[in-house]
Amino acid sequence: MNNSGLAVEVSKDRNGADQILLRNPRGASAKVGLHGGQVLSWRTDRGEELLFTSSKAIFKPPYAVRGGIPICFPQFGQRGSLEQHGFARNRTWIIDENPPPLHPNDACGKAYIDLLLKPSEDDLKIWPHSFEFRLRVNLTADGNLSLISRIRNINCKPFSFSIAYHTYFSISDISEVRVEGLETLDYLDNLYQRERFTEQGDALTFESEVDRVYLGSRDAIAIFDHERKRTFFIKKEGLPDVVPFAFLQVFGIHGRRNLKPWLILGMRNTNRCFV
Ligand SMILES: O=P(O)(O)OC[C@H]1O[C@H](O)[C@H](O)[C@@H](O)[C@@H]1O
Repeated sequence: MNNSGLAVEVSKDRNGADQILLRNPRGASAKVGLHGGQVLSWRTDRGEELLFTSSKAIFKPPYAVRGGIPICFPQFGQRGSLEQHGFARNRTWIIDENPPPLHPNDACGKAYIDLLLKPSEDDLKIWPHSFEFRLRVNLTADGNLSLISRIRNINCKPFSFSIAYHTYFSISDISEVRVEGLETLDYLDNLYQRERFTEQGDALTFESEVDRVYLGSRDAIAIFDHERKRTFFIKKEGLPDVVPFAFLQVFGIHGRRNLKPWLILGMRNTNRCFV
């Protein structure tokens, strides 16, 4: 623990892999696993878990963990030659002891950890681009969570990639949830062969399964959970040369409460990476 009361602890998970616990002075916490470079838990200072993890989740390679915040890279979904959502969520990351500096404000007053993923020989066979993916996970004194991704091309050949934080938010009951910030946007509907539709002007509420990719998403989206009286604000910034998407997937309808109480709302960027 340092002078500001921020703590970073490294321990082993049940499979012997390192996991990192970030804690702030008020008692909020975030847990990050090296399998997938994945945030596995994010708790308020009252100990309430904000992220959903499936009870059937498998926490070791080659499986992706269903829950928390998987990292989709270098591909989102099935738009490319790789497995669904790319390989980063299935790989073992390392702790980056000496990352290139970020803006000083990106560390100030925060408990944070830097992770690093480099391609293996096998990865280079399926995606022949030499990269370094650095992920900083920050927990602020207010209990906010921020993720900063930096992808470095260490070869001379430009490449394109997609990146997404596939965030599983924990919610009470989907019929009590409203999403604002996607109104009037066009979306591709995965339940209708990716046909393109336009969202109406109202905030989104849910009566059936939803699986969509919204185009040209704004920088801020909010999820209101009326039953829990909780609001998630999701913001994105940075990444020039970007085609932003938001994707939304909801299950758990059919009249049964808490059938699968989660909602995925992620932000995706498509980018090109030059040396
Ligand atoms: O099952 P996974 O590979 O983890 O993908 C989980 C989900 O990811 C995105 O949200 C897609 O839009 C969904 O169609 C997919 O079901």
